[in-house]
Amino acid sequence: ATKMALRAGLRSKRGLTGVAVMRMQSPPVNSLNLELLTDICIALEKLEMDKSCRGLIITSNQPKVFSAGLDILEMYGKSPEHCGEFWKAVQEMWLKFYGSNLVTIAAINGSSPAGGCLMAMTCDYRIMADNPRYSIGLNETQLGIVAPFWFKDTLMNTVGHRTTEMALELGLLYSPAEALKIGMVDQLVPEDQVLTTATEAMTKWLAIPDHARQITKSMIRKPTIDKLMSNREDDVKNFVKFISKDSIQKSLGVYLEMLKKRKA
Ligand SMILES: CCCC/C=C\CC(=O)SCCNC(=O)CCNC(=O)[C@H](O)C(C)(C)COP(=O)(O)OP(=O)(O)OC[C@H]1O[C@@H](n2cnc3c(N)ncnc32)[C@H](O)[C@@H]1OP(=O)(O)O
Repeated sequence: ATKMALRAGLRSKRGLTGVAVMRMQSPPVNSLNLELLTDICIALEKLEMDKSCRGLIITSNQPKVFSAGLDILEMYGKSPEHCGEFWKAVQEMWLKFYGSNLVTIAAINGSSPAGGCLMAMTCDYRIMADNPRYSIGLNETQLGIVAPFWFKDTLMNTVGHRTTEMALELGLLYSPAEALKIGMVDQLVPEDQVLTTATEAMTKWLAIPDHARQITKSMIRKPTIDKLMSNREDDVKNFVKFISKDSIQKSLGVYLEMLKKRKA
Protein backbone atom coordinates (compact mmCIF):
# COMPACT_ATOMS: atom_id res chain seq x y z
CA ALA A 1 0.00 0.00 0.00
CA THR A 2 1.16 3.54 -0.68
CA LYS A 3 2.26 5.06 2.59
CA MET A 4 2.66 8.55 1.35
CA ALA A 5 1.52 10.86 -1.37
CA LEU A 6 3.94 13.48 -2.47
CA ARG A 7 3.30 16.40 -4.75
CA ALA A 8 6.54 18.11 -5.50
CA GLY A 9 6.99 21.35 -7.39
CA LEU A 10 3.39 22.28 -6.65
CA ARG A 11 2.13 25.33 -8.52
CA SER A 12 -0.92 26.71 -6.80
CA LYS A 13 -3.41 29.21 -8.21
CA ARG A 14 -1.46 31.88 -6.36
CA GLY A 15 1.69 31.04 -8.24
CA LEU A 16 3.56 29.37 -5.38
CA THR A 17 6.29 27.28 -6.95
CA GLY A 18 8.94 24.99 -5.53
CA VAL A 19 6.82 23.69 -2.68
CA ALA A 20 6.18 19.99 -2.09
CA VAL A 21 3.25 18.64 -0.12
CA MET A 22 3.82 15.35 1.67
CA ARG A 23 0.63 13.63 2.81
CA MET A 24 1.09 10.68 5.12
CA GLN A 25 -1.40 7.94 4.35
CA SER A 26 -0.72 4.91 6.45
CA PRO A 27 -4.12 3.77 7.78
CA PRO A 28 -5.55 3.88 10.28
CA VAL A 29 -3.52 6.46 12.25
CA ASN A 30 -0.20 7.12 10.43
CA SER A 31 1.75 5.37 13.16
CA LEU A 32 5.42 5.71 12.26
CA ASN A 33 6.57 2.21 11.38
CA LEU A 34 9.82 1.26 9.66
CA GLU A 35 8.23 1.42 6.21
CA LEU A 36 6.63 4.84 6.63
CA LEU A 37 9.76 6.29 8.23
CA THR A 38 11.88 4.96 5.36
CA ASP A 39 9.46 6.34 2.73
CA ILE A 40 9.46 9.74 4.40
CA CYS A 41 13.27 9.85 4.59
CA ILE A 42 13.73 8.84 0.95
CA ALA A 43 11.20 11.44 -0.20
CA LEU A 44 12.82 14.19 1.87
CA GLU A 45 16.27 13.24 0.62
CA LYS A 46 15.06 13.53 -3.00
CA LEU A 47 13.48 16.92 -2.33
CA GLU A 48 16.66 18.20 -0.66
CA MET A 49 18.58 17.30 -3.83
CA ASP A 50 15.99 18.88 -6.14
CA LYS A 51 17.20 22.43 -6.77
CA SER A 52 13.72 23.55 -7.80
CA CYS A 53 12.28 22.63 -4.39
CA ARG A 54 12.49 25.23 -1.60
CA GLY A 55 9.74 24.23 0.79
CA LEU A 56 7.86 21.26 2.19
CA ILE A 57 4.45 21.07 3.82
CA ILE A 58 3.82 17.83 5.70
CA THR A 59 0.27 16.81 6.50
CA SER A 60 -1.99 13.76 6.86
CA ASN A 61 -4.40 12.05 4.55
CA GLN A 62 -5.97 10.17 7.47
CA PRO A 63 -9.08 11.62 9.10
CA LYS A 64 -8.65 13.10 12.60
CA VAL A 65 -5.01 12.08 13.00
CA PHE A 66 -1.77 13.75 11.90
CA SER A 67 0.32 10.89 13.29
CA ALA A 68 -0.20 8.55 16.27
CA GLY A 69 3.54 8.63 16.89
CA LEU A 70 5.92 5.72 16.75
CA ASP A 71 4.30 2.42 15.90
CA ILE A 72 4.24 0.59 19.21
CA LEU A 73 4.10 -2.73 17.36
CA GLU A 74 7.64 -2.03 16.09
CA MET A 75 8.86 -2.01 19.71
CA TYR A 76 6.61 -4.63 21.30
CA GLY A 77 7.57 -8.30 21.16
CA LYS A 78 10.28 -7.66 18.59
CA SER A 79 13.91 -8.84 18.56
CA PRO A 80 16.69 -6.51 19.76
CA GLU A 81 17.97 -6.42 16.15
CA HIS A 82 14.62 -5.25 14.86
CA CYS A 83 14.30 -2.63 17.61
CA GLY A 84 17.78 -1.35 16.73
CA GLU A 85 16.91 -1.01 13.02
CA PHE A 86 13.68 0.71 13.89
CA TRP A 87 15.41 3.18 16.20
CA LYS A 88 18.01 4.04 13.54
CA ALA A 89 15.12 4.93 11.22
CA VAL A 90 13.58 7.18 13.90
CA GLN A 91 16.93 8.93 14.37
CA GLU A 92 17.29 9.33 10.59
CA MET A 93 13.85 10.91 10.25
CA TRP A 94 14.61 13.39 13.05
CA LEU A 95 18.06 14.27 11.70
CA LYS A 96 16.75 14.83 8.18
CA PHE A 97 13.82 16.99 9.24
CA TYR A 98 15.53 18.97 12.00
CA GLY A 99 18.50 19.67 9.74
CA SER A 100 16.55 20.25 6.53
CA ASN A 101 17.59 23.09 4.26
CA LEU A 102 14.00 23.40 3.06
CA VAL A 103 11.38 25.54 4.73
CA THR A 104 9.31 22.90 6.51
CA ILE A 105 5.76 23.53 7.68
CA ALA A 106 3.60 21.03 9.57
CA ALA A 107 -0.07 21.26 8.66
CA ILE A 108 -1.39 19.39 11.70
CA ASN A 109 -4.88 18.33 10.73
CA GLY A 110 -5.52 15.94 13.62
CA SER A 111 -4.10 14.49 16.83
CA SER A 112 -0.34 14.26 17.07
CA PRO A 113 0.93 12.46 20.16
CA ALA A 114 4.53 11.46 20.97
CA GLY A 115 6.56 10.76 17.80
CA GLY A 116 3.90 12.65 15.81
CA CYS A 117 4.48 15.71 17.96
CA LEU A 118 8.25 15.25 17.61
CA MET A 119 7.94 15.20 13.84
CA ALA A 120 5.83 18.38 13.86
CA MET A 121 8.33 20.09 16.18
CA THR A 122 11.19 19.44 13.76
CA CYS A 123 9.46 21.77 11.29
CA ASP A 124 10.05 25.52 11.03
CA TYR A 125 6.38 26.38 11.57
CA ARG A 126 3.30 24.56 12.85
CA ILE A 127 -0.33 25.20 11.99
CA MET A 128 -2.93 23.10 13.79
CA ALA A 129 -6.64 22.50 13.25
CA ASP A 130 -8.60 24.31 15.95
CA ASN A 131 -10.59 21.28 17.11
CA PRO A 132 -10.72 20.64 20.89
CA ARG A 133 -10.98 16.90 20.24
CA TYR A 134 -7.42 16.86 18.95
CA SER A 135 -4.35 16.68 21.14
CA ILE A 136 -0.62 17.07 20.78
CA GLY A 137 2.33 16.48 23.10
CA LEU A 138 5.05 14.11 24.22
CA ASN A 139 3.10 11.60 26.33
CA GLU A 140 5.85 8.96 26.60
CA THR A 141 5.85 8.78 30.42
CA GLN A 142 2.15 7.88 30.31
CA LEU A 143 3.20 4.72 28.45
CA GLY A 144 5.87 4.01 31.07
CA ILE A 145 8.66 4.89 28.63
CA VAL A 146 11.23 7.65 28.63
CA ALA A 147 11.69 10.08 25.75
CA PRO A 148 15.39 10.22 24.79
CA PHE A 149 17.50 13.36 25.17
CA TRP A 150 16.94 14.54 21.60
CA PHE A 151 13.13 14.39 21.98
CA LYS A 152 13.63 16.45 25.16
CA ASP A 153 15.99 18.88 23.43
CA THR A 154 13.55 19.43 20.56
CA LEU A 155 10.76 20.20 23.02
CA MET A 156 12.99 22.45 25.12
CA ASN A 157 14.08 24.38 22.01
CA THR A 158 10.41 24.86 21.14
CA VAL A 159 8.65 25.66 24.43
CA GLY A 160 11.44 26.41 26.93
CA HIS A 161 12.87 24.76 30.04
CA ARG A 162 10.09 24.97 32.63
CA THR A 163 7.29 24.02 30.25
CA THR A 164 9.39 21.04 29.12
CA GLU A 165 9.76 19.84 32.72
CA MET A 166 6.00 19.81 33.18
CA ALA A 167 5.16 18.53 29.70
CA LEU A 168 7.67 15.69 29.65
CA GLU A 169 7.52 14.49 33.25
CA LEU A 170 3.72 14.42 33.27
CA GLY A 171 3.48 13.21 29.65
CA LEU A 172 0.99 15.96 28.92
CA LEU A 173 -1.19 15.99 25.84
CA TYR A 174 -2.42 19.49 25.05
CA SER A 175 -5.54 20.72 23.30
CA PRO A 176 -4.81 22.95 20.29
CA ALA A 177 -5.59 26.07 22.36
CA GLU A 178 -3.21 24.97 25.13
CA ALA A 179 -0.53 24.02 22.59
CA LEU A 180 -0.77 27.50 21.06
CA LYS A 181 -0.48 29.09 24.50
CA ILE A 182 2.78 27.28 25.34
CA GLY A 183 4.21 27.74 21.82
CA MET A 184 4.11 24.10 20.81
CA VAL A 185 2.19 25.21 17.71
CA ASP A 186 2.33 28.62 16.07
CA GLN A 187 -1.16 29.11 14.66
CA LEU A 188 -4.66 27.63 14.94
CA VAL A 189 -7.14 27.72 12.09
CA PRO A 190 -10.44 25.99 11.25
CA GLU A 191 -9.86 22.45 10.09
CA ASP A 192 -10.66 23.11 6.43
CA GLN A 193 -8.14 25.94 6.29
CA VAL A 194 -5.05 24.16 7.60
CA LEU A 195 -3.48 23.50 4.22
CA THR A 196 -4.32 26.86 2.63
CA THR A 197 -2.95 28.64 5.69
CA ALA A 198 0.22 26.54 5.46
CA THR A 199 0.60 27.66 1.85
CA GLU A 200 0.15 31.31 2.87
CA ALA A 201 2.70 30.94 5.65
CA MET A 202 5.08 29.31 3.19
CA THR A 203 4.94 32.39 0.96
CA LYS A 204 6.19 34.49 3.86
CA TRP A 205 9.07 32.11 4.64
CA LEU A 206 10.06 31.87 0.98
CA ALA A 207 10.35 35.65 0.74
CA ILE A 208 13.60 35.33 2.73
CA PRO A 209 16.69 34.52 0.64
CA ASP A 210 17.42 30.78 1.06
CA HIS A 211 21.10 31.08 1.95
CA ALA A 212 20.49 33.57 4.78
CA ARG A 213 17.62 31.55 6.23
CA GLN A 214 19.47 28.23 5.91
CA ILE A 215 22.66 29.45 7.60
CA THR A 216 20.60 31.01 10.39
CA LYS A 217 18.58 27.81 10.89
CA SER A 218 21.74 25.72 10.94
CA MET A 219 23.41 28.05 13.46
CA ILE A 220 20.43 27.63 15.81
CA ARG A 221 19.89 23.87 15.40
CA LYS A 222 23.44 22.55 14.84
CA PRO A 223 24.39 22.06 18.51
CA THR A 224 21.28 19.91 19.09
CA ILE A 225 21.92 17.90 15.92
CA ASP A 226 25.62 17.42 16.72
CA LYS A 227 24.69 16.04 20.13
CA LEU A 228 22.81 13.13 18.57
CA MET A 229 25.29 12.74 15.70
CA SER A 230 28.11 12.13 18.15
CA ASN A 231 26.02 9.71 20.25
CA ARG A 232 24.04 7.81 17.64
CA GLU A 233 25.33 4.33 18.40
CA ASP A 234 25.06 4.71 22.16
CA ASP A 235 21.56 6.06 21.72
CA VAL A 236 20.58 2.95 19.73
CA LYS A 237 22.16 0.69 22.37
CA ASN A 238 20.37 2.54 25.17
CA PHE A 239 17.04 2.32 23.38
CA VAL A 240 17.39 -1.41 22.68
CA LYS A 241 18.44 -2.13 26.27
CA PHE A 242 15.58 -0.08 27.67
CA ILE A 243 12.82 -1.31 25.38
CA SER A 244 13.85 -4.97 25.80
CA LYS A 245 13.31 -4.90 29.58
CA ASP A 246 10.47 -7.13 30.74
CA SER A 247 8.92 -4.30 32.74
CA ILE A 248 8.89 -1.95 29.71
CA GLN A 249 7.48 -4.63 27.42
CA LYS A 250 4.77 -5.22 30.00
CA SER A 251 3.92 -1.49 30.09
CA LEU A 252 3.66 -1.37 26.29
CA GLY A 253 1.41 -4.45 26.30
CA VAL A 254 -0.89 -2.86 28.89
CA TYR A 255 -1.00 0.37 26.87
CA LEU A 256 -1.88 -1.46 23.64
CA GLU A 257 -4.68 -3.30 25.45
CA MET A 258 -5.95 0.01 26.81
CA LEU A 259 -6.04 1.46 23.27
CA LYS A 260 -8.08 -1.51 22.06
CA LYS A 261 -10.47 -1.44 25.05
CA ARG A 262 -11.02 2.30 24.68
CA LYS A 263 -12.18 1.62 21.15
CA ALA A 264 -14.60 -1.16 22.16
C1 LIG B 1 12.38 4.58 24.82
C2 LIG B 1 11.24 4.99 23.93
C3 LIG B 1 11.35 6.34 23.49
C4 LIG B 1 10.21 6.96 22.70
C5 LIG B 1 9.30 6.06 22.23
C6 LIG B 1 8.08 6.28 21.72
C7 LIG B 1 7.46 7.46 21.33
C8 LIG B 1 6.11 7.14 20.71
O1 LIG B 1 5.78 7.76 19.75
S1 LIG B 1 5.17 5.86 21.35
C9 LIG B 1 3.57 6.03 20.61
C10 LIG B 1 2.73 6.91 21.44
N1 LIG B 1 1.46 7.12 20.81
C11 LIG B 1 0.34 7.21 21.50
O2 LIG B 1 0.31 7.13 22.70
C12 LIG B 1 -0.91 7.39 20.69
C13 LIG B 1 -1.82 6.23 20.83
N2 LIG B 1 -3.00 6.38 19.96
C14 LIG B 1 -4.01 7.19 20.24
O3 LIG B 1 -4.07 7.89 21.22
C15 LIG B 1 -5.14 7.17 19.25
O4 LIG B 1 -5.00 6.04 18.43
C16 LIG B 1 -5.23 8.42 18.36
C17 LIG B 1 -5.65 9.64 19.18
C18 LIG B 1 -3.93 8.71 17.65
C19 LIG B 1 -6.31 8.18 17.25
O5 LIG B 1 -7.51 7.80 17.86
P1 LIG B 1 -8.64 7.04 17.02
O6 LIG B 1 -8.82 7.72 15.71
O7 LIG B 1 -9.80 6.88 17.91
O8 LIG B 1 -7.97 5.63 16.66
P2 LIG B 1 -7.85 4.33 17.60
O9 LIG B 1 -7.36 4.69 18.95
O10 LIG B 1 -9.10 3.54 17.51
O11 LIG B 1 -6.66 3.54 16.87
C20 LIG B 1 -6.87 2.79 15.67
C21 LIG B 1 -5.95 1.59 15.69
O12 LIG B 1 -4.60 2.03 15.68
C22 LIG B 1 -3.89 1.47 16.80
N3 LIG B 1 -2.87 2.44 17.24
C23 LIG B 1 -3.06 3.70 17.64
N4 LIG B 1 -1.91 4.29 17.92
C24 LIG B 1 -0.94 3.39 17.69
C25 LIG B 1 0.49 3.42 17.80
N5 LIG B 1 1.18 4.52 18.18
N6 LIG B 1 1.16 2.31 17.48
C26 LIG B 1 0.52 1.19 17.07
N7 LIG B 1 -0.84 1.10 16.96
C27 LIG B 1 -1.55 2.19 17.26
C28 LIG B 1 -4.97 1.25 17.84
O13 LIG B 1 -4.57 0.30 18.79
C29 LIG B 1 -6.10 0.74 16.95
O14 LIG B 1 -5.80 -0.60 16.62
P3 LIG B 1 -6.96 -1.69 16.40
O15 LIG B 1 -7.73 -1.76 17.68
O16 LIG B 1 -6.23 -2.95 16.10
O17 LIG B 1 -7.78 -1.18 15.25
